[in-house]
Amino acid sequence: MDILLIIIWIVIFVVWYYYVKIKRRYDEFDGYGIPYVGLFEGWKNMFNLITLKESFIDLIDKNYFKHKDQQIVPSFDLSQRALMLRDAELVKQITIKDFDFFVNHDRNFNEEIDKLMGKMLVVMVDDEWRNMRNVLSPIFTSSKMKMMFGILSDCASDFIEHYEEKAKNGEKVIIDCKETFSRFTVDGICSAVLGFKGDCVKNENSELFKFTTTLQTPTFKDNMKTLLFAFARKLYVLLKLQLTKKEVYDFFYNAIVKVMKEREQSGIFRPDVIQLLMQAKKGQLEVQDKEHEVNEAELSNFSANIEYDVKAKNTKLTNWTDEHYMAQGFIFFAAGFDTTQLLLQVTSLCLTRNKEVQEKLIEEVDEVVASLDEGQVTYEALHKMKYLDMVISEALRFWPPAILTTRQCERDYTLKLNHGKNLKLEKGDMLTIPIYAMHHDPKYFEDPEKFDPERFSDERKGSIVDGSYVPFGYGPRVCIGSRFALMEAKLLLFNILRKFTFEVCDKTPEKLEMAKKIGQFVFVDPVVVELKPRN
Ligand code: HEM
Repeated sequence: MDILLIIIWIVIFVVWYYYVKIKRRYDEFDGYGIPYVGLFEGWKNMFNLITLKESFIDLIDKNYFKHKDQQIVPSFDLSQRALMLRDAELVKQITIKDFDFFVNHDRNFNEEIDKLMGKMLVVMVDDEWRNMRNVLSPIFTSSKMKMMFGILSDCASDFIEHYEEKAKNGEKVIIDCKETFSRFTVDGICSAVLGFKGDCVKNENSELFKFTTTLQTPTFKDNMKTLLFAFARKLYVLLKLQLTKKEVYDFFYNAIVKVMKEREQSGIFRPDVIQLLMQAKKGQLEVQDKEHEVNEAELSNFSANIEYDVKAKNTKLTNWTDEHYMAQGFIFFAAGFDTTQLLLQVTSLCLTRNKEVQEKLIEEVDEVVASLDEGQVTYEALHKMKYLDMVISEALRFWPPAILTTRQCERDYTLKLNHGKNLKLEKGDMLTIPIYAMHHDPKYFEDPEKFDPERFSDERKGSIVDGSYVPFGYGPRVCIGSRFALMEAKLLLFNILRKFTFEVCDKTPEKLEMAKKIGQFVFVDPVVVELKPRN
């Protein structure tokens, strides 16, 4: 009984503490004419998320579309003051013009939260991030992408060979796009980043693939940890929790630290990211201005990003530990395979459901095939394919694999709002850029629920408002792997459409809808399509 009473009092105290704390925090917005989400609504949203009544996208969209006339709206967060941008001009201002005030995603995600993930580029802060980004960005320049093109071409050929074989045996080739494309992107990342053949496409019982699915499917315990981290960070740190599982830590230790040591001892060279990390370790991967130049063909691609000068003070790695290398391998792996498989899933369903788009794309593929001297498509030819680029750009608008990104305010900052008021942002305030919601805002994209690659045609792309289309983020902190992802996705689609068409089967869903699951980006109905051999 005594214990029950104590628990009740602790619960009452915690609820009261957060009530007062958050109410005070959000009351301040009243003076700026900004409607706030309301405490009751905030708690209700959190409850709906935990009890799987609403998906993460539902919650963001609700907040985004409720306040149509606002440029910025508060969002509910127990740990800090949080706001959501709903204006392309503000996105540009925060991510580019005043980047120095908003360098980081979230400085609270650090080594205390997780000793491995806390060292990833994506969570690094300030000068440590600048130095690391400066050292890593040459890995993703045009010259290095060309080096990896052959590796990814081989993975795409393996994929086609595997499914052609099935078709030859008279089997109907029905694919579950999530699993099929995850197998391909894991193979791509293993070959290009970690330097070994994953073989997940061909080996249906691959242990490696089973391992990677654990990264895609967090357990209940993982979700509870993530929620605690998201909403009550101090408690998370107090409990000394860690997000990385032991088997994941061990995998990256063996795949990176051990392999680097072996290569150093035996003098093996492979054209992959591990090799580039080894060069970085020795200070041989210094930034050369020319390396930042984007290949001309790539620049004509709509979603391609340029690298910004991040004003790093130090271009050599002096204090990297083994865990720093593991962490970069981990983020390239985790960010690389799941996002690109999602892009491929979305594109496949959109092509299946939009026959005229698929036919037009096949025409372009056939034209390129006819112009090739040898069998394989070249890096240049792939990047010159205009319609393929329009289709991929639209798929990234339609269903961006990263539904949001964040920036944290580092110094007091005054935001001038359209209605003449100045909103004071304080150090620690968290800003959300709701990528998915902006891509579906009719203010920026007419008839947003229509899959329409023509938005990105030469005639129309000029009317896209700068800052409203940000599938890879924006500014100096933009996705470092965007060129790799675009190249990988385009390469596979090219190879598929050369031999197959995407067709509707019994299980093909009408549309995409995000499932109500915490920490997972999965669709309610799996994307299942038929790959029908051409001819
Ligand atoms: C379709 C595929 C992908 C999408 C949509 C995507 C999207 C994003 C977005 C939205 C961000 C945040 C950018 C910002 O806040 O401005 C990001 C960051 C990042 N992405 Fe990607 N990404 C993709 C593929 C990849 C790949 C293939 C890699 C690595 C091989 C990668 C590595 C990273 C890293 C390391 C960061 C952190 C960059 C930094 O903080 O400096 N991503 N990505």
